[in-house]
Amino acid sequence: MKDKKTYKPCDLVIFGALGDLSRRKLLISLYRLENANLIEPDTRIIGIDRHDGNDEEFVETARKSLQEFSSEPVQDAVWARFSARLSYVKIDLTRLDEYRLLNTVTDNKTRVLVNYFAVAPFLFKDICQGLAKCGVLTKESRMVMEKPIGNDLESSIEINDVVASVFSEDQVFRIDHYLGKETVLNLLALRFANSIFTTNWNHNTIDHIQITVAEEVGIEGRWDYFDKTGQLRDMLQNHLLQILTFIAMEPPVNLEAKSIHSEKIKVLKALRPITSSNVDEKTVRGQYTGGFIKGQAVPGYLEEDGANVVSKAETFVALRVDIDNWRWASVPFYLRTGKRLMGKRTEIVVYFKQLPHNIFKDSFRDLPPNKLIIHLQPNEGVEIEMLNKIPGIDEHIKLQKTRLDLSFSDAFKKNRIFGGYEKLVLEAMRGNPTLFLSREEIEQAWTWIDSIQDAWKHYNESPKAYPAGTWGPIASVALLARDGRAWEE
Ligand SMILES: NC(=O)C1=CN([C@@H]2O[C@H](COP(=O)(O)OP(=O)(O)OC[C@H]3O[C@@H](n4cnc5c(N)ncnc54)[C@H](OP(=O)(O)O)[C@@H]3O)[C@@H](O)[C@H]2O)C=CC1
Ligand SMILES: O=C1O[C@H](COP(=O)(O)O)[C@@H](O)[C@H](O)[C@H]1O
Repeated sequence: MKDKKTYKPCDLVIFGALGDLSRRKLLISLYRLENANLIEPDTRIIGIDRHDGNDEEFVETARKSLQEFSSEPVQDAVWARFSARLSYVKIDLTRLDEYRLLNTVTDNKTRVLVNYFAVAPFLFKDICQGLAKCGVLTKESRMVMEKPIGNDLESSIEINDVVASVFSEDQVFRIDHYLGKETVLNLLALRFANSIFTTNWNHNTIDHIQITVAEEVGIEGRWDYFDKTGQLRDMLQNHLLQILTFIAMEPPVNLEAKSIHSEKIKVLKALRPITSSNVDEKTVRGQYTGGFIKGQAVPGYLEEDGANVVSKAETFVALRVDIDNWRWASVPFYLRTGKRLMGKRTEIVVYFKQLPHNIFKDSFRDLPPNKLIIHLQPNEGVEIEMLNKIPGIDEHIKLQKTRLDLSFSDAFKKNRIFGGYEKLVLEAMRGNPTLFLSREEIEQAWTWIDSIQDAWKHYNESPKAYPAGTWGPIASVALLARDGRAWEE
């Protein structure tokens, strides 16, 4: 890792600075980084949007965003430092002549220009052309872009080509906010710094792996976006596949971006295709109906604001994924994610193999397998489920399942757990590409996802209904039951 003192200050330009992403996530994360003294003193934050406004009004927008979206109170001293960095310029991003205004507010001699594209992808071409035309870019400049990068392989290539016409690959920082989450990063430490796991991380000892990303929220007023997208493309193409690559990849040579990217790519290339010949046995699609979450009645997907009654978009997906390589031969990965499920829970459960012979029949007819449970959110931590002797002087040894529990909030009391956006915005400003996605990864992931999407289209079936507040459709239970397994509940 670089020494903090070597980082250059930035001009962080947020395109779409008055939009939802900027107000809900970026400005909040930047304030928190300020609070933690992690922003270079000379770094500036420049908001660009099409609405009338000035510096004072943008400062006011940032203040209101903090009041609305941040749980922490604003501290006067931190706010004074933070607000002094903010400025605003009105630019219609479709008008190339207006980009010259950037020359008046940025300085590419003393600062690195970091361009955060917090707008819909149809504007990327204009922004790239506008930036190139007005002459503010240098070889050091960077661009940061959000998922979704396209809706399939073809549209993703189109977006990447547009960006590549102005920025070289090492200038492009593609965000998947799950890669900024502390516990996702901890997968690297868990796997590659602990010999008990390193030596047991393969088909010899592992029976199967489950990845659950359960959400309580519905589609949050984003019907137009979500209905065209569905849960497979909104969550699985990116966040779940990223988690999967971190679990399944071979040890990288070091922690540099290129080493990690190349190992992740190998996993994505080894994913066994799901096609119309096996889609039925390997996938489950669901859509929530009305139900209750924590005792509160919530509407079904087709009753949400803006809903289209004939929609077949899936709000739940479960898959059996096989990885065709030496390490993971015959070890299925079961992935599931859905909206309006019983609770917010992101976790990985690694089921180890059962022992070949049981000498403790008084306690268990079949010895339960050990499990490694990695809680990504909430309540970050790691647990190991194992069997121990119940203390006592009985004639027979009696066993009981017990859990070794490493909760991050207990183990690292003094260390604040930063959110995904904070970590990634900081790394983008520092110019460290390790936690960002390469173009090849995104395109490989789309290739695999497109095949599933095509197979679903081929059968054109409606998703299975599940009531809000449950764990998804019954068919998801059957997906594992067919293999003699069950979801961790
Ligand atoms: N919101 C979120 O939490 C997340 C968003 N994303 C992605 O981030 C991107 C931005 O999303 P989001 O913030 O929700 O979108 P918004 O529409 O809320 O924000 C975009 C902003 O850009 C402005 N804008 C639109 N056209 C122009 C133009 N021609 N010139 C200047 N400004 C313009 C919009 O103004 P106006 O309001 O007038 O249209 C708006 O203020 C999208 O690609 C989205 O998929 C990814 C992950 C999470
Ligand atoms: O990218 C997205 O992620 C959120 C879930 O993120 P989390 O950090 O709260 O787990 C999801 O709700 C949204 O639909 C999706 O676009």
